[in-house]
Amino acid sequence: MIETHGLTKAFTARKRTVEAVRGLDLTVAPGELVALLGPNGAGKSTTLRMLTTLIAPTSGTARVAGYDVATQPQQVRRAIGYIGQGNGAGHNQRGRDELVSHGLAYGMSKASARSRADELVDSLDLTQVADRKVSSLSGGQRRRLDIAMGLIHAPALLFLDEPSTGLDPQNRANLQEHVVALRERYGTTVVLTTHYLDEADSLAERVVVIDHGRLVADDTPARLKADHAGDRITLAFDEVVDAANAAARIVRGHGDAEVEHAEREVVVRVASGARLAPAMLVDLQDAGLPARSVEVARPTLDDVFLNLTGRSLREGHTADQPATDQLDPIGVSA
Ligand SMILES: Nc1ncnc2c1ncn2[C@@H]1O[C@H](COP(=O)(O)OP(=O)(O)OP(=O)(O)O)[C@@H](O)[C@H]1O
Repeated sequence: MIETHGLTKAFTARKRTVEAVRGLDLTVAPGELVALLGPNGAGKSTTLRMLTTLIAPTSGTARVAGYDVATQPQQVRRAIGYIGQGNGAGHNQRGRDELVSHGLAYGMSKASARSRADELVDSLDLTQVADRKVSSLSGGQRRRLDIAMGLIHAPALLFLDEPSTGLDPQNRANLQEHVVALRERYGTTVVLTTHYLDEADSLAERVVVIDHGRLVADDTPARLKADHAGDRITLAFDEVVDAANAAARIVRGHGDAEVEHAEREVVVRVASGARLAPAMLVDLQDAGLPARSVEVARPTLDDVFLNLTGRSLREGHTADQPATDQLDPIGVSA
């Protein structure tokens, strides 16, 4: 459904060149639900804008729905739906009318645009509000209407650029449910961008991690976590010196662990953390370094990103401004 080779986009603004996307090789099969995950400025939107023919690549190639974005942009546009970051629907129109007009713009007959609009209004739970002016809809309802607009011409491929940004957690969860349901109902291939870790984790079958315009990982969330991040054991001590000694002891005893400490806390990243933690606590106790508390956490996609790039993907950090880790690495072994 999508195949890119060496896809690159450089912007030049005020004599400064920004390489927004650098040599992206990406393949998406029909029916997949793929999330492009990365910090602000990583190049996700620029990638989407090239794939949807809104901007031309600087170099490289991309075929989308069987067509080349550079030489067959009209065909690509007809085959895809694209929901950008802003709201697409006009404010003074009624939602349902807006959908029908959109369908007509795609060359649909009035009858088929109407029946498709009715079907989408129903699928996206917009029945109560579809005949109100768009300006009166809530953020979540407008976002769902945007998605209906993107689907009006029954595209085989739907691009969603940060669909849930700005929505509260409840509306975000609701939108995610709708995306999954639409995908099941229509078999639409969905490519979305997000910087919400939980969204990528729970929604996407495949996560493509992008950083500084490059693809840094591409796999299922489960495999990414298994391959690139271990469990996290967090140990707290009463004294700073105990934390430092405990960290040094753990480094000596567990060659495969990644150990960091700060103040009275030690964080150990290791495979099978839950199994290892009890023995680790006993060993520290025996060495006169009793931990005050212990917490074992399964890895998150943030741990994956941290492992791959050395930076955190937590919200608020951008690709241009690397997050500073508050913990001092004291020993890292392969
Ligand atoms: N039209 C433009 N002119 C100049 N630079 C641009 C332009 N569009 C994007 N950029 C730069 O390209 C880089 C990638 O931007 P892009 O919007 O693709 O990132 P993103 O991963 O989608 O981020 P966000 O999550 O904030 O949307 C950024 O450094 C951005 O400032």
